[in-house]
Amino acid sequence: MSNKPVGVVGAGSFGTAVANLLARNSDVLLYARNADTVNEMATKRLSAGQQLHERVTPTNSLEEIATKCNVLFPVVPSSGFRDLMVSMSQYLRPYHMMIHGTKGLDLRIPEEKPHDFVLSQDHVFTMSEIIKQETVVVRVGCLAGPNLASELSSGDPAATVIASPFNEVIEQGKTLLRSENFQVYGNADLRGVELCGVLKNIIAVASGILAGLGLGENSRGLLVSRGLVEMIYLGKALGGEISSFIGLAGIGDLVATTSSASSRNYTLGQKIGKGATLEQALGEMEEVAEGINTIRIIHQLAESQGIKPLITETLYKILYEDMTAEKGVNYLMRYPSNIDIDFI
Ligand SMILES: NC(=O)C1=CN([C@@H]2O[C@H](COP(=O)(O)OP(=O)(O)OC[C@H]3O[C@@H](n4cnc5c(N)ncnc54)[C@H](OP(=O)(O)O)[C@@H]3O)[C@@H](O)[C@H]2O)C=CC1
Ligand SMILES: O=C(CO)COP(=O)(O)O
Repeated sequence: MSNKPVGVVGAGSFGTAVANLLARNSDVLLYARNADTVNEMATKRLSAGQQLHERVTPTNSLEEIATKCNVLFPVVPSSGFRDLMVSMSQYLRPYHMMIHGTKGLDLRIPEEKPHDFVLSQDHVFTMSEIIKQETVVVRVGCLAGPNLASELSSGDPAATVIASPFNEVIEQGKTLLRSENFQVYGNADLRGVELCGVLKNIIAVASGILAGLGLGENSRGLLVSRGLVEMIYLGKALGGEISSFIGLAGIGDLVATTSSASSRNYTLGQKIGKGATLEQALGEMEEVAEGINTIRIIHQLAESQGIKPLITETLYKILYEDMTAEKGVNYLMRYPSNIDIDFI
């Protein structure tokens, strides 16, 4: 392995946690777009409330991070991912390797639609696809799994999945991230693993709503199992493999995120369950809850494709229409479902 530093692009909660994990093995450059933020990170040695490892150097220059690092970990919310890749593309070369940590989707609707336009999965992109569309980088991958940033920063035992069709990306990711308290598993199903991280956020919002309504563990068990089935249906329809959903990035992350107040998606759901509107709940959040955007995208896709992801559609009605959280639960409980496992 070269002695080059590793780059993390995005210094929010997760970007900072990833930078600190990488710093156990390498020097790390951590990019934030705001120059004042970078100065403060350099002087106070704090980022997103986390102490920075001594081997992490903050930078405000995309050129510097792309020139000095061969391996880059972009970790910004999906809403800013494409713009970031566009800005960075001038500094990227085919020798770069990118492993992103973003759990969101990008919806692209053509500005000029043909009269018979139908929204389909061809208009919904994962972050690895954005990297390939906007840059010359070929060797792409993602990291996903039960990786709540607050727990990673405490150094608690945890693990992640590096997914890529390129074995060298998986091996590089393992070498860079593996440490005494952090396991790294490989998976060749990049799309499936990306979709695991994206879709579990929907179920985490629902789990928070149940908690906000004061409901207990039986209801959460029901939600997690039906939620996994819905993730698998959507994931398969969007091109992922079923097996990824029953692994660490699927069920592992689903369990962590649906049961933790450290999850922003769960926290947002909890506020809704307690009676807040979506606008009020978002107003109280300082960090991104990707599930909200994902619910909107899956709703649009489901409508145009004539599919019915029951939990997602009910959440859409609660968040964007006038259904109350109580009515949403009653609706789901009255729905005539009866087959437990029908996806294998
Ligand atoms: N937090 C977690 O536990 C985990 C998060 N993730 C995923 O990681 C992604 C990022 O989440 P997280 O770090 O928690 O988010 P935060 O809300 O904590 O922070 C987002 C960060 O991204 C920066 N940012 C936004 N847009 C851009 C851009 N265009 N260029 C450069 N920087 C940008 C923001 O900078 P600024 O301050 O300038 O706005 C901010 O520092 C999400 O997709 C999330 O799902 C995955 C696993 C765990
Ligand atoms: O994906 C996560 C943990 O694996 C973080 O979830 P939240 O974005 O809901 O905080």
